[in-house]
Amino acid sequence: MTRPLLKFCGNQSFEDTQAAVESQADFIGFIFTDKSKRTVKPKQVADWVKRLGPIIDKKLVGVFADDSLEKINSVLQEVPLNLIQLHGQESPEQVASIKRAISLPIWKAMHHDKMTLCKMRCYRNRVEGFVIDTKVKGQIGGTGISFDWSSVPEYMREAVRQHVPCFVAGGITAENISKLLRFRPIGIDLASGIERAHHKDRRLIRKIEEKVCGNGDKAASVGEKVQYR
Ligand SMILES: O=C(O)c1ccccc1N[C@@H]1O[C@H](COP(=O)(O)O)[C@@H](O)[C@H]1O
Repeated sequence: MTRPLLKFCGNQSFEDTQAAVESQADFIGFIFTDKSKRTVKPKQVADWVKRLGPIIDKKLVGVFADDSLEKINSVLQEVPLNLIQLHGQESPEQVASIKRAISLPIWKAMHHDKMTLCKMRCYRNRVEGFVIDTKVKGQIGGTGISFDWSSVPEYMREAVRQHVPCFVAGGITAENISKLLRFRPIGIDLASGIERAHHKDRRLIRKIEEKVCGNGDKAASVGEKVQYR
């Protein structure tokens, strides 16, 4: 059995990044869009990553939301990102044009609502992954609020049809993650749920890891064809 992929996002300091690097997460995320309370500067992130040395077993994800290609490129000049997560209202055509310009894998984040499944289909062959987050009026992401996870299986099935991973995000905590695991997500993405007083908390990280990786299962490889178990 493989465990879900794990992403720890919204790292805001050297200590946060170190905790994420030393964790069992497969992906470590930084928020570069200005539309967040977790926004970090590319130069800071470049410094933290350099100080931590080669990060061989994790992929670095940069989160943007309706940001210009110039902005994305300026971050890429500083930070050795492996993936870009687009968390705004970027259309399939905009995603395609960003992809042509940066030649990095792109994950499209979208908010859970009646149209999400249909929207996922519109991005087929244009993205290398999906993040499904909670829809909260006036906010883009990192809300700490979860959505109705009964839709998770249909999102995972669509992702499998597209041969890409799909992460569930929004309000996942050590308290509720066991319930989410019953819906068998391919990936789990957390920011708020591993924070205490705006800092990443190693105890909360460990609690999440116990639930997700407890029995030592290996994470599904993103490179291999995603199976919906
Ligand atoms: O974390 C943020 O502040 C943020 C801001 C703007 C866009 C995306 C953001 N984070 C993404 O939100 C989820 C985590 O949500 P939660 O805090 O666990 O509820 C994850 O996809 C982050 O990449």
